[in-house]
Amino acid sequence: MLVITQVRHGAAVPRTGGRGLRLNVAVPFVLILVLLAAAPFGLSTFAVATLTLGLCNGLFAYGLDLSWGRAGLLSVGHASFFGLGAYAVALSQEHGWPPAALLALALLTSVGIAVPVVRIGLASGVPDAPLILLTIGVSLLLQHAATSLTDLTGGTNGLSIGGSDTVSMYYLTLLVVAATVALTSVTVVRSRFGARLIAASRNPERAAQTGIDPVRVRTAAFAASAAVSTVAGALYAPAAGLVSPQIFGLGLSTSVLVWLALGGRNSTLGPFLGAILITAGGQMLGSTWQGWYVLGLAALFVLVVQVAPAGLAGISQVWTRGPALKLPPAAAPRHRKTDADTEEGDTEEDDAEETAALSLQGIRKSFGPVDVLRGVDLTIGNGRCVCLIGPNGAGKSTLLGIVAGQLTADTGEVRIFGVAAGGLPVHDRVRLGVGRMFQIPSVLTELSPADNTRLARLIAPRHIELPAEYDDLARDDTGEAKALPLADRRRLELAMVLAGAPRLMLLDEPAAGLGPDDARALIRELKDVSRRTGCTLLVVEHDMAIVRELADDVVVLHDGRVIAHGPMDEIAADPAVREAYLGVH
Ligand SMILES: Nc1ncnc2c1ncn2[C@@H]1O[C@H](COP(=O)(O)OP(=O)(O)OP(=O)(O)O)[C@@H](O)[C@H]1O
Repeated sequence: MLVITQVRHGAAVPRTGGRGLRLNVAVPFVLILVLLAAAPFGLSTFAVATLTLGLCNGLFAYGLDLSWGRAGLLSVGHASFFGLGAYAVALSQEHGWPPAALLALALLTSVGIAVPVVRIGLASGVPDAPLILLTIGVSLLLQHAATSLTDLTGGTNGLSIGGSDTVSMYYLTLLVVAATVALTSVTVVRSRFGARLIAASRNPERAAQTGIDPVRVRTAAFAASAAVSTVAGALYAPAAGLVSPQIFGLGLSTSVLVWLALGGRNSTLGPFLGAILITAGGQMLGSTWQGWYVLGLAALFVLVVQVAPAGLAGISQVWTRGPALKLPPAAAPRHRKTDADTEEGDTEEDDAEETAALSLQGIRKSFGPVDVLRGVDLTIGNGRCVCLIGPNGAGKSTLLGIVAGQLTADTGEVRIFGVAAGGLPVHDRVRLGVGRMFQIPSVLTELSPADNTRLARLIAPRHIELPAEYDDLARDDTGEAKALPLADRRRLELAMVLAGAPRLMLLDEPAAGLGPDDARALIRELKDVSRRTGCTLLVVEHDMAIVRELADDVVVLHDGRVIAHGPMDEIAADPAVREAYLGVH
């Protein structure tokens, strides 16, 4: 049975873990930090200087991981941000300008470049190619500027920087900064934001359908990634002693990708491990064994990518079973409805009862020369269960996409619970109460079923107790959702939608691909949901047996318009429907 619970002050909302860092993260973090801090007291000056470079590179790789690993955004020009930080320090020393002001300017410039670049990439839907090209383009531009502004930057010769007198002192300062940046980022990625980021990067479609704005979340991660890379560059400059236009080059941008892939993405340790190992290897073996060293590195890279795609830090995953990706345990739900809101909430729902769940007027949509929808008018009463039928290509999925916000109508008005929703993005319509199931179930395949349901609950406006039939999925933390059979993946998608407390559910052939028993069970569940919660259902369906079982009303779409709307028996007897849809005169 589905129970909607308004969360009250002090009510027991299932927690998903303690806030902040847990012991299993904090203890190794402190141990590694202590070991690194002790390094200057036991290692030679050369080794400490090497470690210093390794740490700078590690922080750079960590910055890239926020973009490539965490946000799923591949950048092949991250040296732009690193170089801006390095030049800020070099310029401040060369011209006697205040270093803090220059670093702040470099950070602002990095974020100012990163935000439009990632926005353009994300606007294309498939961001990888535009993002790769744009980030390379920015690197080349900055390299050109650093080369040609000779008076300012020293041109191709670059600028020398006097390092700290004591290598150990600089190393320790760097360690504190690197630890602070890493700790802050770790806290952020283990928070609710981290959970949103996982959803936005792994399945933007489902993320939006859960109420997350995937573009905003991924933009924030990319901007943070650029800022961390800039800080890394600023720390690198005094350790390297020279900053030249080469720093913006593709060589460094691709090296950092290799450090990260080798060390392990989506990890705190991985980027540092990869960068320190390769930097130390390069310093110790690079000059004497140059060719062999590069060959060995390439072989190691291929081996790691083949055997342990999660990199050295994730090598244990080769032997352990279970999902490779986990939702941050510290992320806890923050339901918007509380005691204080109850009256307001009740009023909202009372109002909703009087308003149509969905009202469409004059909806038109064309794809190129093809007019798919030619003026759809449709009103669906609150709490009704409506099946949308029509011949193949009639535009049923297109209409569902327009209601959900995935597609924009060329003209016409969409009202959801009385709110003009035509200009709202998907995640804002979810906040109005829209939930959507797709023809091919859309879940986060790399997460466990339990984490999928947790994610939906994290974002939901109130706590929903799922029916007992979903207990198996809500507790299944053992494997990835992609291993589930189709029927269970569909149930999981339904559980996620239900956990979001929908008031209008849009379903596109929910029983497609299911066996008769699974299909019957799903339809029964949908009917139950609609009856118990008063949720309105709009279901695209071809199977007339399902339509008969499910529908209070049937809407027939033909030739881009609604030609009939009413109970199934009336529809079946309608001559226009029989001619258009059933082909019977
Ligand atoms: N993104 C798109 N670009 C171009 N044409 C499209 C696009 N989406 C849909 N169409 C076209 O619009 C028409 C309606 O498609 P739609 O999927 O909405 O129909 P449908 O009624 O759901 O069909 P079916 O029952 O076969 O799923 C089809 O001719 C389809 O080829």
